[in-house]
Amino acid sequence: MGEYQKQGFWRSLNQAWRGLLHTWRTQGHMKFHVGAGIGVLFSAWWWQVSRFEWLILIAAIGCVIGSEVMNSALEIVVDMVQPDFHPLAGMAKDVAAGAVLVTTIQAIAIGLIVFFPRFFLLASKIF
Ligand SMILES: Nc1ncnc2c1ncn2[C@@H]1O[C@H](COP(=O)(O)OP(=O)(O)OP(=O)(O)O)[C@@H](O)[C@H]1O
Repeated sequence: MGEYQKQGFWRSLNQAWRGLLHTWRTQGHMKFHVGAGIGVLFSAWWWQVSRFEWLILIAAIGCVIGSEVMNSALEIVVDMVQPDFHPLAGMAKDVAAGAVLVTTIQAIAIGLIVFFPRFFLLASKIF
């Protein structure tokens, strides 16, 4: 592996990290998604979920955060090419927001399937 490739890799990683930080700073929803993701991971650790459940939960969290990052990228491009009001610009943002909604609903469904029976069992022991 040459020096050029090494530099290219670290530069690319740095640029991707810069993009993530920008999304974190500018998108209020990103903070919520990351917070919810950390909560889910903590719950998975606490309830000692199976290896398969870990995989599904991590995939769900990745889908939500990844779609939020893509949504943020699309908003930047739309604002760049169409800073003024335009129905298509608005629709493009709405469609991208729809993708985030789909992955969020999917994650909620997965979370319910994994945690609801455990939560129900815990609640029935307490009450
Ligand atoms: N240039 C535009 N022309 C028409 N409508 C727009 C335009 N920009 C934004 N909108 C409308 O306003 C909504 C919010 O856009 P904004 O750029 O504020 O994103 P946001 O509040 O960060 O959205 P999100 O909550 O999805 O992250 C869009 O979904 C769209 O309906």
